[in-house]
Amino acid sequence: MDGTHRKFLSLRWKIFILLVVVLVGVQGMYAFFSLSQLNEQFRQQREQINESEVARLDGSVEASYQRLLEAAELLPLIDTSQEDHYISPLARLSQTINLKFDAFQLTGSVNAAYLYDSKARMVGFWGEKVHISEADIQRVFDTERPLRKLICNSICLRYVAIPIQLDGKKQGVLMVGRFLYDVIYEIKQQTALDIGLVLQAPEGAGELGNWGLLINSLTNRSQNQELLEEVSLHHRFKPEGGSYVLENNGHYYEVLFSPLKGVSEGGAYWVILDDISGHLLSIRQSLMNYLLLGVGGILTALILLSLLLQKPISFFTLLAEELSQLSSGEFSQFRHTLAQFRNRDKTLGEDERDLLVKSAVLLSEQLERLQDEVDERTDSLEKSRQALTKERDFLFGLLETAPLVIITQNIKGQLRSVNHFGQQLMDLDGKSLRKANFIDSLQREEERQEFLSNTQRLVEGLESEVRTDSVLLDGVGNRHDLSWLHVRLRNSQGDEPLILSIGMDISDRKRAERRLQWLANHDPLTERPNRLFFMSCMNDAIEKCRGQDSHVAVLFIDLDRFKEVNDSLGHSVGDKLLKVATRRISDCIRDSDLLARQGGDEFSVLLTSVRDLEGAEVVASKILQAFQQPFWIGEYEIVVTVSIGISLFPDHGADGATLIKHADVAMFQAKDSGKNCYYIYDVEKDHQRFERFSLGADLRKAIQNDELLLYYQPQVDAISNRVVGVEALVRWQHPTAGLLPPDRFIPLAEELDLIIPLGEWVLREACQQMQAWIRIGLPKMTMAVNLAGQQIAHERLIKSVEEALADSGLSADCLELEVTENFVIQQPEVTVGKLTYLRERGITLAMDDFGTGYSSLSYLKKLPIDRLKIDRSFVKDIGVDRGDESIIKATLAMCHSLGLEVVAEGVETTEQLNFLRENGCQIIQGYYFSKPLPPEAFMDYICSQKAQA
Ligand SMILES: Nc1nc2c(ncn2[C@@H]2O[C@H](COP(=O)(O)O[C@H]3[C@@H](O)[C@H](n4cnc5c(=O)[nH]c(N)nc54)O[C@@H]3COP(=O)(O)O)[C@@H](O)[C@H]2O)c(=O)[nH]1
Repeated sequence: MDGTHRKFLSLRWKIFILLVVVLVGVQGMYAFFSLSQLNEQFRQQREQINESEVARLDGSVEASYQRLLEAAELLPLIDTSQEDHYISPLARLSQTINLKFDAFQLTGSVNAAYLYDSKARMVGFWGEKVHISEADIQRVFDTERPLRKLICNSICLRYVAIPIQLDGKKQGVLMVGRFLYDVIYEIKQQTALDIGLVLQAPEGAGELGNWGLLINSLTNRSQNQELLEEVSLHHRFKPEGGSYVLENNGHYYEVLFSPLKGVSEGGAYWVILDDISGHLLSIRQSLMNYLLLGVGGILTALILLSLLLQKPISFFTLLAEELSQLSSGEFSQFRHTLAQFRNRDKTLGEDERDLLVKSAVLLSEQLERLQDEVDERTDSLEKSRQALTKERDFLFGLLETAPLVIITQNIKGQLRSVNHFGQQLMDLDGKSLRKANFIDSLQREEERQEFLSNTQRLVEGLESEVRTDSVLLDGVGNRHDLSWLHVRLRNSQGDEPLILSIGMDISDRKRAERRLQWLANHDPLTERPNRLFFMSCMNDAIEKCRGQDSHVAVLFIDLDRFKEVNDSLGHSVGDKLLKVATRRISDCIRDSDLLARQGGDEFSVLLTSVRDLEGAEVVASKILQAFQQPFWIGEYEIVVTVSIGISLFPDHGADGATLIKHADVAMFQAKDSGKNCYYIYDVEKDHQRFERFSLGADLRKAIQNDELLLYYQPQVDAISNRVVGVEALVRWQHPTAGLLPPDRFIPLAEELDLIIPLGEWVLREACQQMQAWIRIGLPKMTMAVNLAGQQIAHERLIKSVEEALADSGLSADCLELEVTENFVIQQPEVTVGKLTYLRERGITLAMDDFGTGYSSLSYLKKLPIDRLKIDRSFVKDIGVDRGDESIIKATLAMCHSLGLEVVAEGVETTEQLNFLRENGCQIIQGYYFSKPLPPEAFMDYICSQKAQA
């Protein structure tokens, strides 16, 4: 629909109008042709009539010549003066003509007569005088052949000239002439037509002014002259003659002008006037009849057609209305409606309407199928569109939000598009984007050349993708490391080849890489070079002075008691201490020297500019001195000294690794020598150290290899001598060194952080052994297990004790835990809570090595302990050192007052035993009763004791 309102004109009316037009047209044409035919017939008829009339006139003229000839021949014969022989024959003839001419004229047979002699001289003339050529007369005389002529000058005269023979002799020529009136009257009488003769008049003399004609004669002149004048007024003169029709007083006349034939001089026309009104009326009447018949026919045809088309048109109208249902998709309704058309009467058989109904039904079914398909496809298209929209939005969102620079550019680097992230990074806006060139963002000329060569290769298809890295400075000058992927964009032939470049900002990664690279060579805490870097620098320095008389010294520095600081004050304090310590060391060396952190609390210094060992010693002394001052880390005042090992190239090693190893060994030697000092590498001590190191390595495997053993030393009641307890003491059955006592490996285990697994093994083993003994009937006693300081501090203490009891099934009151005096008193905040819990759990707690540390008797009452073990060093002096005896006595007295049991360890002699018994010591442990025994031996011991009892 074009939206313009169109006037509706029903098919019925269209057919009606068409039929009317066609029928009227046909009828009109028929009438036109009929009229034309009638006119033509009339014209032909008129032509025939006119021709016959003119022919009749011409025939009459021709016939009149014969009569003139007869008259001319007759005249000489009528000689009325034959007796007068004195006058010439011609004169006699002339007299005769004189006498008779009037009679001739009256009869109308001659209107003029001329007589000529032999010389063509006119002898006499009668009637109208017209000019006759002398030559013609002479020729008639000479040739003796008659001459006839028609001349129309001021009047039309036909004449005949004949030679005359008088008295037997050729005497002259006689001419007789006559006007044409007789012809006109003769024909008029025959035909009842009005006839006239008009002459070509001299210039300006015509009656028919416009035509220059003069009416010579005309029948019914009073009426007809007017007609001729009207013709000459309204029509053009045709010299060849013609007919004209004019209307006068309700009558139609045809006026024919036909040239008079045979005129020798001048010109004349026949005029024939005929009233043709009747003929024309008849033609009109015929035409009217045609038209009336036609109109009647048309009306009849229209009525019949209307009746005939009534039903089909109603059918089409209805069908047309119903077809609109198709457009609104009411296909079923449409078919239902069409069913009524099918059911109409078909006595006359089916016709086009049935075909139309069938076609419409088929069409509706096809349309319905098409509609269904269209709906289906529309649905699917809508889904596809939505999916595409989603995908497009996703891609667009991705392009715009992804932290990627996504640009398109031509092979010269001229940018065609840049996503939002890229615009921000490259500091571009809509304006500058059009002028921007990717190449300008590249920092180095080589990068630019490489880019151009790469794009060329991409365009030529030599590469499918190219990856490059570049550095980009953004609008504020920040550096961005970008990793680019360049691919060629597929485009239509003839389009400008474009490159899609996707740049990922890998600044963070690059930073991380740089950081990692830095970290590979540096210690992040102190920001000093690490072991690796140190080693590399050291090797370089060694290479430099190799073969020359110069030295390179290495100082290996370890903070003394740093571990304690770390464990007691926490790692954050430890870290700060390391930083400050780094600065202190750094202040003691030159810029040309190198300070590195080896790890933990170990540092190394490379001295490249020392002349000899003394130079290195000077630096070491300075460092030692620097650490004499306490450190203030927050609120803590910490005293940390250092132990320094020194090695010298080439004296103590030919390469960096050896030098550092030997400096490390020397540092341990310094530690072993009491710390807070430096030590120059000593081969001898190194060997001892190596052994120790080797033992440490073996100890790591000892627990897994089941090389540890427990020996058991009885604890005996001082009064009853009954075994009331047993202490588990660990031994190591070393594969090559034999059975090693704990003093050989417990400190090493503490140092190598192996004391936790070792202590847990002892705890488990002791509990299981005790439970086993109880099961086989040994008397109930406590199993004492030593806890190292690190074990007490360790978070797993409670759990491991609970597990040992649970796994073994040992009752808590059969377990005694010995804790060292020093550790408990130094770190009460770490120990007291745990110990209180264990004690409340029913476990006996004993304080070991009492008297060796900073024992504060007053402090004892605050600690959750049940027993106190007097150290062997006091016991051994009983009977030797009164002082120690006093201490033992005081300790016993105090323990009694605090309700603590006292165990004296290391009792070897009777004197010692008695002293202790006398002073109230409840439990005795020592070689006096038994050395620590393997489990079987201990059982034997118990059994033998039982037997004795
Ligand atoms: N953390 C742990 N420490 C343990 C463990 N096992 C032992 N130790 C500690 O090792 C130190 C040495 O022990 P050891 O060589 O076993 O010596 C013990 C006894 O053999 C010894 N002793 C006992 N009576 C006498 C004696 O009359 N004379 C003499 N010369 N020595 C004697 O004393 C040690 C027991 O001391 P104590 O533990 O203080 O009761 C030692 O300090 C053990 O603590 C372990 O498993 N874990």
